[in-house]
Amino acid sequence: MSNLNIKPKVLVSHQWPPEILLRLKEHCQVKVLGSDSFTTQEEFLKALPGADAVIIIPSITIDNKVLDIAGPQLKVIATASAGLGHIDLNECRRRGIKVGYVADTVTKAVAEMTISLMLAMARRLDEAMQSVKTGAWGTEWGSALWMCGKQVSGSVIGIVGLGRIGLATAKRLSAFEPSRILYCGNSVKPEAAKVKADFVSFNELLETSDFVIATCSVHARNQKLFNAEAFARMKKDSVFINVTRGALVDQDALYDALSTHKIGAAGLDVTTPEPLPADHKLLTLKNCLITPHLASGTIETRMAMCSLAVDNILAGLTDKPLPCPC
Ligand SMILES: O=C(O)C(=O)CO
Repeated sequence: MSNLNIKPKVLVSHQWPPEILLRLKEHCQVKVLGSDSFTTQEEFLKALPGADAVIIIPSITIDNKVLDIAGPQLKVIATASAGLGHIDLNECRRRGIKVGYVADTVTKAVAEMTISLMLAMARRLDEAMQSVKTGAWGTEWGSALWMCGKQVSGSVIGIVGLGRIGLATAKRLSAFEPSRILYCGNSVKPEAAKVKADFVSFNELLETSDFVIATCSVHARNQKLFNAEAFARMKKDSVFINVTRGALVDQDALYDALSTHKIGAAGLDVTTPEPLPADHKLLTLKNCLITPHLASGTIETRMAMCSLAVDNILAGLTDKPLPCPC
């Protein structure tokens, strides 16, 4: 990177693998946040003025105000995510700031997490482990149906948004021999034929599916798509999985649906806010499992995401095309 005479300043919002940071440090002055705890938006904003490039994750919001705080020298933003709802892309474009993301790097890991949550809730893994820990295994196991769950084989699986992650999930779930895979979204997808998935309306998907899996991207028009009306349409023993963004769900309505058994269970990798307060009411429910936005959290995938984010920064700072532009 010989055309970088003065090392540009790069702000990294969270701790990054040291070996990947080393590559960045060869060419840039790097400030890394988050050594003590999860970086808040306020901490990020404090460190932001004067940065030429930033690397962020979805908990950091980039909007008009944030860009003003950064200053006019800001040239590149790299988000280590496939989702882009936290960045005002139009405003970045207007200001000539390049934005890179990590698109397909997350697909396989997120599909695996989706299926992990689905199976965990279908087979009540957390409740089952609690029964061992509390000794209920010894005192309650009297019925052949004790602690029984739902079978994926023979079930109807509904996928809301058959994009890269939805398709990868459907492909893997086909091996479980569901009776049908349904999907809904803006349009029929030719690639659905590969997984024999049928296009239906959102309402038909809710009413027919045993497993309702949200993998769609979240934008202004589908915030709280999963509200009281949606949960009321779902089957009483259905399992709801969300691996996209918490904003897709009305969490009060979800709490009501789960606590009054309007639906069977939920597995969420995303919530509003993130991190979710440890005393949140959803965490009191036996039929709700929440993981801390970990869907892309395999070593292989996180290394690939971090590496591609750094590639995007280095290319953007030297006026080369970003390897993965938005
Ligand atoms: O890549 C993203 O946007 C994710 O949220 C992965 O979990």
